[in-house]
Amino acid sequence: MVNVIPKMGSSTLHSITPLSALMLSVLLTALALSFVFPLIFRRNLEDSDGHPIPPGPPLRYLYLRRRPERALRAWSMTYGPLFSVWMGNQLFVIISDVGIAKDLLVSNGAIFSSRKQYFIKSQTILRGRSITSTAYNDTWRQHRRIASQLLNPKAIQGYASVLDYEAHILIRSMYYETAMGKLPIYPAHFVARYALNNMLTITFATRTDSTTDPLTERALALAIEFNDLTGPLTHSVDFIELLQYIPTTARLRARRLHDGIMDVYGAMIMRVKARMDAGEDVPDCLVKTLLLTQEQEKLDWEDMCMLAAAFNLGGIHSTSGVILWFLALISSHPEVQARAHAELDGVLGRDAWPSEEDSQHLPYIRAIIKEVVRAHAPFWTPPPHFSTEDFVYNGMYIPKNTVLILNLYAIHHNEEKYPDPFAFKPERFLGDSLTCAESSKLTNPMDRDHWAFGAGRRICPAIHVAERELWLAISRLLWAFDIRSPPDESISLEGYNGQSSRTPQPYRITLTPRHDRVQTLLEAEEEVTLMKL
Ligand code: HEM
Repeated sequence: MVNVIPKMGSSTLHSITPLSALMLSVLLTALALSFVFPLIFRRNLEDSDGHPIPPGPPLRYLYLRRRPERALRAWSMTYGPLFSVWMGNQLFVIISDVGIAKDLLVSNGAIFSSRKQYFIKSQTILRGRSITSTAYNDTWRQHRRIASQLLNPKAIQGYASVLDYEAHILIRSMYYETAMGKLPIYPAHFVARYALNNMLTITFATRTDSTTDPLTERALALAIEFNDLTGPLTHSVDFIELLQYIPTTARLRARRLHDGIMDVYGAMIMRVKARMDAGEDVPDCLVKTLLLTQEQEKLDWEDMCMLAAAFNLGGIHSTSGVILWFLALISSHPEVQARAHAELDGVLGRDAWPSEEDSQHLPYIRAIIKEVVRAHAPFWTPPPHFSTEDFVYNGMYIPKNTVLILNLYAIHHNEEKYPDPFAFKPERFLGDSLTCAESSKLTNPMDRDHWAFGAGRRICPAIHVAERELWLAISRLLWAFDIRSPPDESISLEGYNGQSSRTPQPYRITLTPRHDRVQTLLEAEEEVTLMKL
């Protein structure tokens, strides 16, 4: 017994141990894979009737940060005009066809008009406010109604002279900065200040007369940081809830940005209040409306700061971005510029530059603006919509709480709608006499000019103001200058800055006055400070 038992034990040990070790490792691997697989591979959901979610890439992604629009366009070619992609635990459905965009975002707007409460953008920076990040609820309706009072076409007439004046100052400041056309300049700061001043006027009934004013710098810096932090596909922390407990740099930057917004815009609201308390007849502006209706509308301090911030965060780099893309494009298309100059000279001559009313008589300039916005929309991945009910579309299941992205880069480069889509061809819009706002209401989605302002109930509420800003700046730049890139300096149209709204990377241009009337006209107006900021 004494001899046998150890022998049996040792033979068992020698024959069974490797087997059990193998089985154990197989089991452990299977267990690990059962945890890891769902993290790596897509989940193919079905509804109770067996409708599958739209097809899409087999892997899950943590983020898409570098040129996400290219991946979305490439996937749309592989998986079709309605495909799905998993970002961490979040299902995204990507719309790359205008008919589908209309069916879902417009015709079924009651289901597809909410916003995902992104951890970085909605929860940390904007705290569910600022219109753009508010879920589809009564607060959104109320805040959007208040904002629309300042952004509708009738309201815009009230400050039309200010928009006109700011366009004058834009051209004038660039003219002097170039030493009357002799030196190249970086246009970005001037253009951003133009957009900022328009927003300061509408929001706070004020403007800034300096390009280096500390407040201008701070407001612009906040807007840049906002663009950098709020891409809809940028942060893994937005798609994997567990990461929200880790103190990441993105979370820290988002908290700082929230505090910065509250500080800067809070201080600016208090200045308007001080003016009103001192008996000044402050012109109509968003903050005046907020202060006068605060009790009746039950707005708390954070609502007020975030509403004031909405116009500046949403309205500076979107508009200035388009003007910068215009300058970049036009400087490398002399034939387009020559045709624009010929139209301006033929219709207006050289004694007066374009005003808002002239837009109907200058179809080629209008076409240039539409083409810039098509070819270089500031948002390639616009603020996504979010579904609030299960829905089946063409046999495909879109569950409640799905994020929907309008794949603007693919839509704006659709061969059928825009032949030769990567070429800059303003003439494709000749014959389109509608404004973007009018065009967005057309019944046939294929007839719409472009989709840069979004779609449905969340469509950009500032579409009228933005169009007017673009018209005044671009038509006057063309009237006044011959626009070129400096010799031996090419302007890149490839890269860009910003994860949500995109602006071109810094470049220089030369602005040579086209005739003597430029100086006479520009000297007619002195820059004023309506209020010391
Ligand atoms: C060329 C200029 C502009 C472009 C291309 C643009 C584009 C957009 C887009 C694509 C959206 C999302 C629409 C959607 O969800 O379907 C949007 C929303 C918004 N935009 Fe603009 N925008 C521009 C200028 C402005 C300006 C000047 C302001 C400031 C007054 C502004 C304020 C907003 C706000 C507050 C929203 C959120 C609307 C909501 O969620 O209900 N935008 N914009």
